[in-house]
Amino acid sequence: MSSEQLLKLGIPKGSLQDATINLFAKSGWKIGLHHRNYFPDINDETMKCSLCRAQEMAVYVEDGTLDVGLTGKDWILENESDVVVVSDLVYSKVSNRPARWILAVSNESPYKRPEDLAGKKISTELENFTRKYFEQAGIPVEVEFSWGATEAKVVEGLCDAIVEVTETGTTIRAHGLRIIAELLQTNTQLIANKAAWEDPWKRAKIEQMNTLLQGALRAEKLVGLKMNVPHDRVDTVMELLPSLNAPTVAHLHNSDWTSVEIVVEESVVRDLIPQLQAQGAEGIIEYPLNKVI
Ligand SMILES: Nc1ncnc2c1ncn2[C@@H]1O[C@H](COP(=O)(O)OP(=O)(O)OP(=O)(O)O)[C@@H](O)[C@H]1O
Ligand SMILES: O=P(O)(O)OC[C@H]1O[C@H](OP(=O)(O)OP(=O)(O)O)[C@H](O)[C@@H]1O
Ligand SMILES: [Mg+2]
Repeated sequence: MSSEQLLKLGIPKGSLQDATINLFAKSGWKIGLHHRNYFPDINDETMKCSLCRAQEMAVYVEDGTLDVGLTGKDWILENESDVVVVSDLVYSKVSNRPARWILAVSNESPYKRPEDLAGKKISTELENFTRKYFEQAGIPVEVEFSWGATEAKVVEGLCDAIVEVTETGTTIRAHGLRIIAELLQTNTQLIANKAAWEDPWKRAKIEQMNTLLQGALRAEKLVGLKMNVPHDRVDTVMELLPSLNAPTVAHLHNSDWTSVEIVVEESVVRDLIPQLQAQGAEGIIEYPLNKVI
């Protein structure tokens, strides 16, 4: 194997680490972490894996230290990194929804709109992006860098507002804060170094990885359903099934029954199964999917 045939992959250490490693496992790449070691094993001899802070990932991908990596859109924008965004992979720390960077103030404060913060102090980890946001809005504010636990700073009176990331809203609520604006929606993105993207072998490898990651992510929301339906009820059952994926219909040998198979959103199954039963469907099985491509 020549040295070119090695893809250097960056896995985000921190909030996105577990979700990312789980997604890679479903995609076919087992990443094994070792205590206090930032170079995890990966079951692909053409790949070298490094743990890297989400905040710095785009910098290392841009300069070629890494060929490809995963990080939030927020940190790519913050660093103004010149990288290829291969795809959006919409997952966060605990959910498969985007996270939001919001402007929040104390519930008791009088501030209602970003303009009300003119001349005030704003604390954030996303310093550059926040500064640009207020500059473009023509609102003069003081932006102060925060190393974390930013929500506490409004409560302690160390600043007038914060720009923070929120996913479930738990931390905002726990500190009695009020959101007055949304600055950015962010999700994980797969990014590549520009030269790596022009290298045919690396590009093919990155595209393969992207297809499988996307397939694994899509499969998380979907399940397979299989059931037997009497011939004369098939049309009625079809009307119940979401039209997203055309069902597979197979006639059972020497029988008045038909086998119907479909992929549906897991969230609809709870309501769908009783309706299918009411229409005479039997032997209904639901199964998880690893990938949907
Ligand atoms: N619930 C969440 N909390 C924090 N970050 C999240 C969450 N969900 C997704 N992210 C994303 O994870 C990435 C890394 O988050 P962040 O910058 O807070 O670093 P971290 O890994 O949480 O480390 P730290 O402990 O320094 O905060 C960001 O792109 C952020 O948008
Ligand atoms: O809306 P929620 O689901 O509550 O998530 C938002 C919180 O999660 C992150 O904290 P993190 O765990 O990264 O710790 P940090 O304060 O050190 O950044 C973020 O900085 C918020 O504090
Ligand atoms: Mg954090």
